[in-house]
Amino acid sequence: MAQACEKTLTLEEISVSGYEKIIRVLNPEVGLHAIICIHSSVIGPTLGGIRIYPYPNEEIALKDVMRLAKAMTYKSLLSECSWGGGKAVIIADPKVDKTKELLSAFAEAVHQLKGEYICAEDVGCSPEDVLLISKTTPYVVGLPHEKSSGNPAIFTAWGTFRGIQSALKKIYNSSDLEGRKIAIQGIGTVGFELARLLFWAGAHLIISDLDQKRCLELQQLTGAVILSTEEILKAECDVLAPCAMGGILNSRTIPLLRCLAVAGCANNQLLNDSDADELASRGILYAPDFIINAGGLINVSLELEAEGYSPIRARNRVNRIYDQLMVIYKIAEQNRFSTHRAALSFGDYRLKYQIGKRIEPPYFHHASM
Ligand SMILES: NC(=O)c1ccc[n+]([C@@H]2O[C@H](COP(=O)([O-])OP(=O)(O)OC[C@H]3O[C@@H](n4cnc5c(N)ncnc54)[C@H](O)[C@@H]3O)[C@@H](O)[C@H]2O)c1
Repeated sequence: MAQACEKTLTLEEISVSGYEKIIRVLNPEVGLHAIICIHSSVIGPTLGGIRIYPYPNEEIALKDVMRLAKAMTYKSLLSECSWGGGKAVIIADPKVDKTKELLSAFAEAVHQLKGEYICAEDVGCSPEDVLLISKTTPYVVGLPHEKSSGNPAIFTAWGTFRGIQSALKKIYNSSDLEGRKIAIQGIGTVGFELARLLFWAGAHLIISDLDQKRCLELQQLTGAVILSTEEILKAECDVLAPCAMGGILNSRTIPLLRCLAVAGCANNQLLNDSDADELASRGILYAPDFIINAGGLINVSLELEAEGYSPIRARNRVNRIYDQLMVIYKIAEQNRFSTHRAALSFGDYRLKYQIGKRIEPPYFHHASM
């Protein structure tokens, strides 16, 4: 089977200005149609998750992977992880089409890139899926075994929790969550974990998900109020935490918001950069997504360092998200522009002067097992 996959696997380059390399990956024999996008490897080899999603067509998938890969460049620059920005999307329904053969064929494509792109889990792709991918290629992180860092989602949730605390500190001059109302859109892997952290810190939770069973389960654990996927955006709350899909902050939804801050883990929350200006003009504090959700990246990064993975170092590094956001809020305030713009300029500066460029090659400790 592996040989048949290799024979029919094709990698074709798609040229798009502003992106280093975009590759269409096809293997019709196993139903694989994927795109690997390398936005920038100026600072280091690229690292980013694999999203498995039933995109209606390639054009939409391409647009998504390009935005996600670019966000990874900035996420790494701002979190000082010394990676480039890359991402992959597989056009497939993870519930129906995600076969062992499909993942193995994708893994072969990753392997052919010889470490230019290091992959991890993302929406639709579990740590068990990346474990399977690691049977074909070492260029994988976030595996569920002792020489790896495991599921990054817990660290993403912790970083988002710290980000919510930073937003409260900016608004109320206190990061205390006791009695604060937090609305979470999407209680998947990260959102669910985040909700539990917020619950124990004393927050009142308002939640929403397409999956009602998950909502009921979390309600039982935390007493959260459940709202519909549309109503959650209009919830009167201190912080709205988008933890589902991207593009949720746009010209239609922003006028509906009744929160003081937006601080959640979803990637690419703004449909357009200008949506950040609209949030700022309405006095809504925005925690830039590529800073607040860097916990998972920081966690997986550590397993590629010479000394190997350490959850304690990972936690301590993720804790810094709080201070990084406080700095961004201050820059934005001083310059009278949006927090998103402040974060982008910070990243552009680091990229221009190649600050934090990787010197050491990554160590794939799990591959030596
Ligand atoms: N997993 C990580 O470590 C990580 C790291 C950085 C960023 N992110 C981003 O955070 C977001 C969530 O990631 P995840 O790993 O928890 O994904 P997930 O697939 O486990 O969870 C997403 C949840 O959102 C729900 N959802 C989808 N559309 C919705 C809608 N319109 N309204 C309400 N709920 C909706 C889904 O039913 C699902 O439960 C994604 O945007 C992801 O890219 C995740």
